[in-house]
Amino acid sequence: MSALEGDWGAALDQQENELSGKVSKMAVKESVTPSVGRGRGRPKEGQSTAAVGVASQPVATPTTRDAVPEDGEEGGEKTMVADSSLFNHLLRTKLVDSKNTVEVQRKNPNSPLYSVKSFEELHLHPDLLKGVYGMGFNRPSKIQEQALPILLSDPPCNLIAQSQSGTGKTAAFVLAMLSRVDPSKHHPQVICLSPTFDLAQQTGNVLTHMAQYLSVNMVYAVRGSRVDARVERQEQIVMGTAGTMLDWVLKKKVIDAKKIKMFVLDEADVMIDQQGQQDQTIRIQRQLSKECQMVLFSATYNEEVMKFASMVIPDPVIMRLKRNEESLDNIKQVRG
Ligand SMILES: Nc1ncnc2c1ncn2[C@@H]1O[C@H](COP(=O)(O)OP(=O)(O)OP(=O)(O)O)[C@@H](O)[C@H]1O
Repeated sequence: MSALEGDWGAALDQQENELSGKVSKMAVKESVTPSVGRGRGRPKEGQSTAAVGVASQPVATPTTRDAVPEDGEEGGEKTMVADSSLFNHLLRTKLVDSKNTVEVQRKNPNSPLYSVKSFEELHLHPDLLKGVYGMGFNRPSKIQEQALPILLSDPPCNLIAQSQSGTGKTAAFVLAMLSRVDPSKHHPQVICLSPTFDLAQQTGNVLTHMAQYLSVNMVYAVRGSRVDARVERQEQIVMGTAGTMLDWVLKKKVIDAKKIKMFVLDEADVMIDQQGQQDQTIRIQRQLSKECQMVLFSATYNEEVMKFASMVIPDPVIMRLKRNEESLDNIKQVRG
């Protein structure tokens, strides 16, 4: 495993080659049914999308139209970007083993930038810890080591985190989302945005798994989900795509944005490629209270991602899992 100890890129290539052999027959377009990868797969037609062990109440059940991309997602290359991201999820069923370090930019000198070597150190709710161990996670990954103390900090701290696909970002923010919610309050407290329904569902599957011992409910806000306007949702976590989420917040008014404690943007690099989603995300973000914790995750880094991130995440700690010297130069540029 020498490649895994040195160059992260080589480690990924090696792992991808090994995994792609196993799934070589899986076409990208058909891979929207997550029979491999995170979580436990896509619900069958008509089955509630409520997380088993997570939602005990009826939830908005998306119709078959949910397979249709969110506003502006349709067509050509843009959809390919989301598909390719989904394919990456499905391909990398295991954590990428990397010994690379995490570079943290301290924007907030008061933030508790320490790291944790075990999940116990995070003082999680015992049932959440049970869920984490139940997934076979014995100790935090590199990005989780550094990101979790920030994600769970009190007072909350905003975060922009970038690390390659398969390094444990999703598990990190799902764990944080589940820690932030108060199960005794029956209204949305966390919003999590993904670029497409399929990607939202991948994250939903992780949440379902991790929350199996908790009484936390989740609902998907994706195209086709039916809700009664002006009847506030009871689920603590709303997971979905920007267009529908904006509709639920501004038009249908089923989410009170001022009660949202945590706002998560996943796959920001894919999101910015989906027409309209940047604007929709910014419009949702503007409705949130100043106390709301805002976090953004991206598998890749470039100027466009940073520009978007700086628009939606005020005063963040910026964290990047170093891949090679080139990425360090980029960090210097951002700092400059
Ligand atoms: N601490 C951990 N210990 C063991 N496995 C883990 C841990 N954290 C995550 N994993 C597993 O590693 C794989 C990748 O994790 P995850 O999906 O969170 O990565 P990611 O960085 O979000 O990837 P992507 O950018 O593709 O979403 C998953 O199969 C997940 O179950």
